[in-house]
Amino acid sequence: MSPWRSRNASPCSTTAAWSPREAARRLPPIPAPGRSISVPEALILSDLHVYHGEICAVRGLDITCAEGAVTALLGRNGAGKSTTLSAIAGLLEPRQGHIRLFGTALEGRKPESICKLGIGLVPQGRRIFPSLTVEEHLAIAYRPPRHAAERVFDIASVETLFPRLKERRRQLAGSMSGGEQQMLAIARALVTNPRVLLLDEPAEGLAPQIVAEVAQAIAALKADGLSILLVEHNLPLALRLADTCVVLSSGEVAWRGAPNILADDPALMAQHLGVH
Ligand SMILES: Nc1ncnc2c1ncn2[C@@H]1O[C@H](COP(=O)(O)OP(=O)(O)OP(=O)(O)O)[C@@H](O)[C@H]1O
Repeated sequence: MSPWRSRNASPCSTTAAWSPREAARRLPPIPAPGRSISVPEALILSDLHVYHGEICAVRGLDITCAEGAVTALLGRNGAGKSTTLSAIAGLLEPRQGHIRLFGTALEGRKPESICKLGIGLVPQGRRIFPSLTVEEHLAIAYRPPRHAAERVFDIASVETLFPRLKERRRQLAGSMSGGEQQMLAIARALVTNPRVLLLDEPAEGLAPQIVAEVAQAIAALKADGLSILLVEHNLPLALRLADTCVVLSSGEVAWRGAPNILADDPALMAQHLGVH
């Protein structure tokens, strides 16, 4: 049995059709005040400022992602979500602020070094290589875990997570469907054996059945204890998967808290997420 399945992996049902309120109703209750459980921090962004040229896309972000939790980064188009993920992965250099992965500073490092330290990015738009097969993508990306005690994602385990990839092992990625390409993009990030997985809109442009398959895989990864920072416009899906939500507006944190509290605040959802 694959190590990532060794702990309480539980499938999640289709969420695409749920309203935010329905999604929140199905979430487990949050702990009562004074009974919150302290969880170690996997990723900390502090006072993060990121620019595109002279455009300030992210200003003064303070975000903490707990270990083993799903943190959902939400906000309207242009709020700064993808910019934040790019900065964590080293694709953009922050102009100011700090990024710590289990205490190790990431800012100023190259993407390869950040990947080696344990950040796995599934970029928006998947960015697979059309002329490479599934197995070539996975073989090139594979990195063994840093410590013997860590969970192991290898080609066999990601094929268990996404059986379609096993069936299409020798298929050119460019000839696969959008959903299969998304599964490949997630699998490619997983075989780098990340300590924190960054998912940028994994449900974008996918049919409801494929969204359900991707959601089930993310839920299984979460159940196995992987730390995940999720950017997702499919709000019912994000609220179903998230332990904590951070809402961005114009590059700043506008709100943070539990998904069921966000779902129960129509004014907040209308103001920052355009949900009416
Ligand atoms: N390559 C770029 N050059 C200049 N400005 C950019 C670039 N990429 C993003 N921006 C700007 O940075 C801001 C944040 O963009 P970003 O893509 O991070 O937002 P987002 O929240 O991920 O949006 P979406 O939900 O549409 O993906 C926007 O104002 C955007 O126009």
